[in-house]
Amino acid sequence: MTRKTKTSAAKLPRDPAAEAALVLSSLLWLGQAALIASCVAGAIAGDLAGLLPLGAGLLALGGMRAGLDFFASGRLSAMARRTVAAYRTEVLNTESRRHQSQSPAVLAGLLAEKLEMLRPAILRYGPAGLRVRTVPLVLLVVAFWQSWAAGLILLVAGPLIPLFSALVGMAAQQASARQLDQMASLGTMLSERVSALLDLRVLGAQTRVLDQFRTSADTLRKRTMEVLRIAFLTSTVLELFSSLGVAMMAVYVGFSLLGEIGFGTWGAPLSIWSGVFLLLIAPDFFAPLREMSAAWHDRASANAVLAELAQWREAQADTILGNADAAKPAAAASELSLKGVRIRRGDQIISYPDVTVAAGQALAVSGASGAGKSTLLAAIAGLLPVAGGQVVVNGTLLTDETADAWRAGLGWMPQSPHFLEGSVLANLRLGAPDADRSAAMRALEDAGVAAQVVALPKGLGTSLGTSGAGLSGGEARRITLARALLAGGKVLLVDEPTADLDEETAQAVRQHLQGLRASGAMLVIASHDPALIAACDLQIAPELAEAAA
Ligand SMILES: Nc1ncnc2c1ncn2[C@@H]1O[C@H](COP(=O)(O)OP(=O)(O)OP(=O)(O)O)[C@@H](O)[C@H]1O
Repeated sequence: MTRKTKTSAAKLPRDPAAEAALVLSSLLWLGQAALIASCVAGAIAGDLAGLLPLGAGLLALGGMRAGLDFFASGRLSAMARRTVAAYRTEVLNTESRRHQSQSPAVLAGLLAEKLEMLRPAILRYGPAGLRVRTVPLVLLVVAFWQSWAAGLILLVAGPLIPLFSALVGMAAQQASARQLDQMASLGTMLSERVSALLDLRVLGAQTRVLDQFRTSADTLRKRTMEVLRIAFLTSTVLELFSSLGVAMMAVYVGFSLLGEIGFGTWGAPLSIWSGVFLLLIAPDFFAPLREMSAAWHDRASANAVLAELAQWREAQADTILGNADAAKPAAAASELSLKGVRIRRGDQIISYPDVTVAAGQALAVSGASGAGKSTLLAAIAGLLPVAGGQVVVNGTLLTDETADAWRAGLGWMPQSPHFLEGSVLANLRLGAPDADRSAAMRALEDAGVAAQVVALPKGLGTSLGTSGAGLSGGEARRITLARALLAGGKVLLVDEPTADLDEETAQAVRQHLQGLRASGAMLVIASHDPALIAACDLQIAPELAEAAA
């Protein structure tokens, strides 16, 4: 996915209660620092009896801070989990309704890897934002109250940190976006090349493909290093500024207590209590600023992911009718009508003649390669929307409301076979979970592929890859015909059932389809086979492809 157009991305969710709890927890450190300073000052003055209540107070404040941190991190983790889960559900639900999904590698990267990048940003960026706007300010006022010189040290060292962060932040966001793009394209390249491995070997293209991989992996390495460089540079500079600030404070307090520095207070010399107190709060003045800068990188990555999600949402894709949910099959169709159907395919619109098929009839959809036969079958199954006209089943329009039930009663043999990882039997049972082995064998016989399945190493139990490994192209297609027959629907949509078959097997398949028709099934058959077309009751051909507006 590339970022060619600017799209409006969603914002990261915030939790004001958790953020307020974390700010309160940070501010409680002021109380703890005051108590520690009192302990030190008391111990130096020899007042050991006062240490006990101070220690108890210290523990109580520590307990409160731990409670607040626990409360906030629990809420933020739950919110991060909910957000990632909601985006995952949205992507999966939408993709399951798209006629053609995004590349599996891009989707896998988005779902498994990239959405997870939202989590650290939700956990850290929101809380760091509120903390950086409040805690340093309060600590600065308190430091000024104790000593204007101490306040001045913080005032000078502090703003350099956000200033520097803002400068690198812009570069960080662009670098993260470039890294994500490259991750996606390397993932797509890997999955495409692996699936075409044998073709690449035969074409002698291995070296070129390896070179492409090398270049692409090298680009990813460079882009990742770019992100890391910015992250390391930021944290080095931030550590430098905050260490300098704390060191300057230590020098000022040390020399003041030794009596070498006599300025910087509001009259009386700096007391031991004030000195210890200032030393304790100085690191916490810088802590939120450093946290903010670290979180800035999380936000940069998260923003890049949100921009990719926004682009994914805007991607144009044909939507399947219905909810792609499991539904009860509708009553057996007695009539299917096409009225003025026009279907958009890319930048052309294909038109079809009006026709009505009844139960017990077969409709042949013929025409040249690319004319639009498979397209019509997909539209009849509600897998593609029509750009004009109507598909009507038993007098009812095929719509989002009626499509799931209609599809549940269909037998479907697609042009390109797809299987799930699993045995031949498991794949046959997809549309008929209760079918036994003998019913499965009968369906294989009817599809003219029983002998070939029996000859496989484990027969029906042989494992099929997603593309039907172990079977020829024609055998794999006939297994999908057997799957459609086993599903037992009274309407069958079959795409080129006799393609790639020798005449004898083709004749057997034609006869079985005739038998189904005779038993009352409705058949819609896309085919180039003149004998099969002639044997159908009705014939249509896609009429006209015109350029879409
Ligand atoms: N996903 C798609 N996006 C855009 N155009 C497509 C898409 N799929 C197919 N087409 C185009 O739609 C037209 C009809 O394709 P279809 O697969 O329906 O033809 P067909 O008649 O079944 O061809 P064949 O006999 O070769 O199987 C073709 O021009 C094809 O290039």
